[in-house]
Amino acid sequence: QQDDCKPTRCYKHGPTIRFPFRQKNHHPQHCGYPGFDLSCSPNSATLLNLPNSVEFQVTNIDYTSQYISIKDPDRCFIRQLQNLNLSTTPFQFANDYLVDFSFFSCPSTRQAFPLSRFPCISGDGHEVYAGFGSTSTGYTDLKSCRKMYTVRSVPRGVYYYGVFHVHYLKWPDQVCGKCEGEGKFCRFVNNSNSDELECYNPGDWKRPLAIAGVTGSYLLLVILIAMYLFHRQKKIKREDHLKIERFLKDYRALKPARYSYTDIKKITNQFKDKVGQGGYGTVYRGQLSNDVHVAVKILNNTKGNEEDFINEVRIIGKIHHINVIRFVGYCADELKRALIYEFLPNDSLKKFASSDHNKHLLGWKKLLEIVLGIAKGIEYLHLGCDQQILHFDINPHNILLDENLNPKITDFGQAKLYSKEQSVVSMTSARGTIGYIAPEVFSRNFGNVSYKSDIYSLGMLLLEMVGGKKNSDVMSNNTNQIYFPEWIYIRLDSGEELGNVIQDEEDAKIAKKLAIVGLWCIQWYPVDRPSMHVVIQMLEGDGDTLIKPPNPFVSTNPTMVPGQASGTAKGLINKKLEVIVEHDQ
Ligand SMILES: Nc1ncnc2c1ncn2[C@@H]1O[C@H](COP(=O)(O)OP(=O)(O)OP(=O)(O)O)[C@@H](O)[C@H]1O
Repeated sequence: QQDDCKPTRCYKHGPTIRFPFRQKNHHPQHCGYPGFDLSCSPNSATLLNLPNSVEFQVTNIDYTSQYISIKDPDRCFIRQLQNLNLSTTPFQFANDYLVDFSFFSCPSTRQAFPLSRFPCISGDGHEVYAGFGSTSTGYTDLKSCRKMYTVRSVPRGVYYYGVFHVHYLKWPDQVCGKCEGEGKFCRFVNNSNSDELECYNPGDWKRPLAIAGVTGSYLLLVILIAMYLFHRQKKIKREDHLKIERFLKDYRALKPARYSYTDIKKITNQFKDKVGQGGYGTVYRGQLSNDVHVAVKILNNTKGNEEDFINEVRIIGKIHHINVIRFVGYCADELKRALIYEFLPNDSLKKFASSDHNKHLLGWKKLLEIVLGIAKGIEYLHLGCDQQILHFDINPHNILLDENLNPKITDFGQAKLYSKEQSVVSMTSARGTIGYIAPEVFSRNFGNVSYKSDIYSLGMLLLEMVGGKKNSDVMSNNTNQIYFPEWIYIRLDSGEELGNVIQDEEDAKIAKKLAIVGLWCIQWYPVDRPSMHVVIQMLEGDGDTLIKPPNPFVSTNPTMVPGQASGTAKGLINKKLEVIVEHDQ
């Protein structure tokens, strides 16, 4: 209800209209004291409406001093005086010197001097003059004039200052004088039309507005925050969705998929980044999406490669192990063939096998971890899949390292699948890399080909890591050069240190453990080699209880290898390789 009485103005700089005044047709009756009606003219002037249709323009309202400044809107103040009867209003002129004066209508031909002339109320053929008092007594010049009317108790200035002057009306002190004097506003008690007035703090009507304002702003803030949260949530959801989409795209890609050669060009950015060259092809770095980096091996278009291609896709395509490279896909567009793998940024183990400096950087502890990883990967291939997978080409080239130097077995071109029940497998041609091939793969005279052939290769890799020599060095023509696994055996036997990069006892212990395990793995006869499970146990144990294996380098029955002086490993490896055909067992 208080809002109904909110102060108003007729125009921006016009006087404020509030209790005891009210704006007619705007404020309800209770907002103003009786007789204090103001209205706004069509040209936005503030008008005081008094009885007898008297209207003054209000130029100012001084609520504290309780007076208003008035003037005639038509610039003829004097005209209003005829109908003005302030006794029926709450107002009276504020001027302390009030006078009565009378108006006279004189013929235009006559100058009623020294009376004041008021042209704004004069008419055709007559002039209006005014003189003090209620009669024409004393004014000799008014003989031919007619007295019109007398106004009483009007400010003397009306007479002297003509029609334009601003005059002041005041209202009785009891109407709000006390409140305004205290710096407060006033209103009817309970905002009703009762006669009783009360003072109130202007803040009181402002407070609800202020509260409304604060509540409004608060609400607006809450709405804005809610909108922000809603949009953020939507954005997060959209991002989540994109993330899932990206993941699914990558996931689809991680299930080995077939790619066209055009895809391959896109993935490798037109073969921009070559990362390696192998015997069967060139390797390029590529990217499937923002998250998946891949290595793309473009196979040489040479005869025999197709076997490796089929083998690789068939075998590695369906296995997953932390120590086996992840196969991403392949391309077989007519003669263009490619294999796509996860990208491994740390090159192959060869880098560390052949350099004391790199091995030093790696450290023996990490080396042990790597060897253990390879052993676990091989064990998985042998036992962890539907079929037994024999790799037949375990060597440092085929062990790649990821960003954390975790080893990953790669290159399944030589691998073969067998049923798990088969303890002995058939093989029609020698496979593998010279220096790492088990004797039985060359000749069944040394035993049957089986998973133990991979164990032999691992043993060779292990000894190479310990000895720091290239295994294939044994193929050099320098026959005086001692076969390096034998060199390791001799040093182990005599209790000498095993490498140049051993720094402390811990290193020495690991080197010794790796050497013993390696020598067990390269036992001449497969039956003497441990299974991968036992190899893992030996590598995980503390090494002190490990027993040195029998010397694998003593002469074996020379008749077993036709045309060869000795059946030792060195002799075998130095021999020209021949393919030995074996029948299925
Ligand atoms: N997945 C991979 N991530 C990163 N680099 C790789 C990857 N695969 C291969 N490379 C790089 O490419 C080189 C050649 O690899 P590739 O497998 O073709 O050759 P290799 O094993 O050395 O020889 P071969 O072809 O005779 O088996 C590797 O030495 C390595 O540096």
